[in-house]
Amino acid sequence: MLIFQYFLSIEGLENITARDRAIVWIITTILFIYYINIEAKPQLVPSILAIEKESDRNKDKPNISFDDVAGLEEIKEELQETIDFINNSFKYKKMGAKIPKGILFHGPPGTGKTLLAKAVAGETNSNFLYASGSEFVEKYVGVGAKRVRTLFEKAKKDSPSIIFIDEIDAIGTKRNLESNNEKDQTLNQLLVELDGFNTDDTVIVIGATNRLDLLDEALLRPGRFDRHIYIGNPNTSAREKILEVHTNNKPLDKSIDIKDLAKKTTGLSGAQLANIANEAAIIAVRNNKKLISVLEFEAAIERVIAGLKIKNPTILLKEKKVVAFHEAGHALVSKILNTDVVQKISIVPRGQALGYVLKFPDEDRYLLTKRELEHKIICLLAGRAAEEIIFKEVTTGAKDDLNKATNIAREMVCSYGMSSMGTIALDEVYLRYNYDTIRLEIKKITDAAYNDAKKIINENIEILNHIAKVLMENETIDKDGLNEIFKMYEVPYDFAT
Ligand SMILES: Nc1ncnc2c1ncn2[C@@H]1O[C@H](COP(=O)(O)OP(=O)(O)OP(=O)(O)O)[C@@H](O)[C@H]1O
Ligand SMILES: [Zn+2]
Repeated sequence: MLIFQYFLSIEGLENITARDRAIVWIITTILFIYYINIEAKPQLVPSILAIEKESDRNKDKPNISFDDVAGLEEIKEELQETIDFINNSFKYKKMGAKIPKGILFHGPPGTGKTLLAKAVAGETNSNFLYASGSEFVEKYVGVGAKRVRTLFEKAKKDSPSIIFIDEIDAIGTKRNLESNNEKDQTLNQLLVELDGFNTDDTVIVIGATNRLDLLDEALLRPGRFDRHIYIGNPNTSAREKILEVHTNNKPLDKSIDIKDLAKKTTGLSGAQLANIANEAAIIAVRNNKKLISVLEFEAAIERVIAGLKIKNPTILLKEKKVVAFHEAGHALVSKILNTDVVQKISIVPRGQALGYVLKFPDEDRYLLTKRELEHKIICLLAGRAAEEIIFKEVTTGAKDDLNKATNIAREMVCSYGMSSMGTIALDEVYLRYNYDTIRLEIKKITDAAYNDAKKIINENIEILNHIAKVLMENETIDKDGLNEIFKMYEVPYDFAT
């Protein structure tokens, strides 16, 4: 805008000398560079704080209560104390008790950490200030620190406030792991702010991370983020409650049994369940249905887990055959080892997968035995094993399986003390300098599993052929269809024990 007006005024100048013209151009250039610089300057406050009007203030108060958070009963109970601190802070101050400042929510993604923090703000009528750790990571030294300061100033001004810092690991990782001046300054500023609260300010900081193990110990010390609350994936009854919350505004057909849906979604997070309920509604609209039935829910579960169906995939017949045998290998071995319940096998490409076996554990499990972990690895490698047995060559299709299998084996060696390295958890330093030894241990486990997978497939090669043939014809087989196939053969179940 500024530049535009300036050019207009030049046009009005007549009879100017060459020297005048040069001066005008120099000034224009200087102003232009100045303008560009203003635009490029890093913002000093997180985006959320940059635009703030007095009338916007109430918008920061979330209209979410504990009723919107389903299934986390013990955690809600634990947070009652914090809520009381905020709602009746005078009581605690009179007793000389310090209000705790920092709470850390940790656990896998999509389990309701943000939702819960908002609900704490809702229950206490506090201002909710959201910031993501990655917003503080800047290449300009000092910018992140300044943002932290601004965030806390605003929180104190508008107290009572809840500051929620998502992905706090983006600024709070251990300082010795990698040296980064800007990040260290930002973290230091956060520590300063946490230490520097005035007791008159009712400000609670809630941090969230998927990786508690990466956080700098200074951040976890008493007086800082000293309360750690683990929020894990919901168990069956929690999933039932979450599904209830997310379906109570939707017209459901009588065919739907929420309990049953909860059983079919073992291992999924709250966010995935919310997503499934929404997808089911969308699919129902597309199918011109008045009510959402169990069919839409099943399609939604598949879509959320396996990704979008690819329309008109161009797969060669030979590839289709490889995928059919690969998936048949997974399904056959899973069924024989009785690991998880196979819900469906499909060779209809979805997301990045050419085919998949949809399985859910039969029940919520917290502990797994060494044998069960080995069985999981055998099932994961069974796709590749089937390819090798049938086609005498292997494809790139097992990449994801190999990754998962190796991860489980690595955990067995490094974290669970389930290898010949002994009953020991191996720390980062050991891993860094002795990875070759560890790799050999991992390989022992995966090699043995691969051999077992091949053995099971060779012993049941007729069933493998049968499953692959049906897949080639129909593209999918569901749980009952698979049971039908198995009934036709004498299956040596003793392998599982
Ligand atoms: N316990 C729950 N009750 C009801 N809804 C839930 C629950 N857990 C998750 N959800 C749904 O999932 C959505 C995403 O959850 P949220 O963003 O709180 O997860 P998160 O743990 O913060 O995830 P991330 O670690 O990925 O940031 C919520 O908005 C909500 O719709
Ligand atoms: Zn596979």
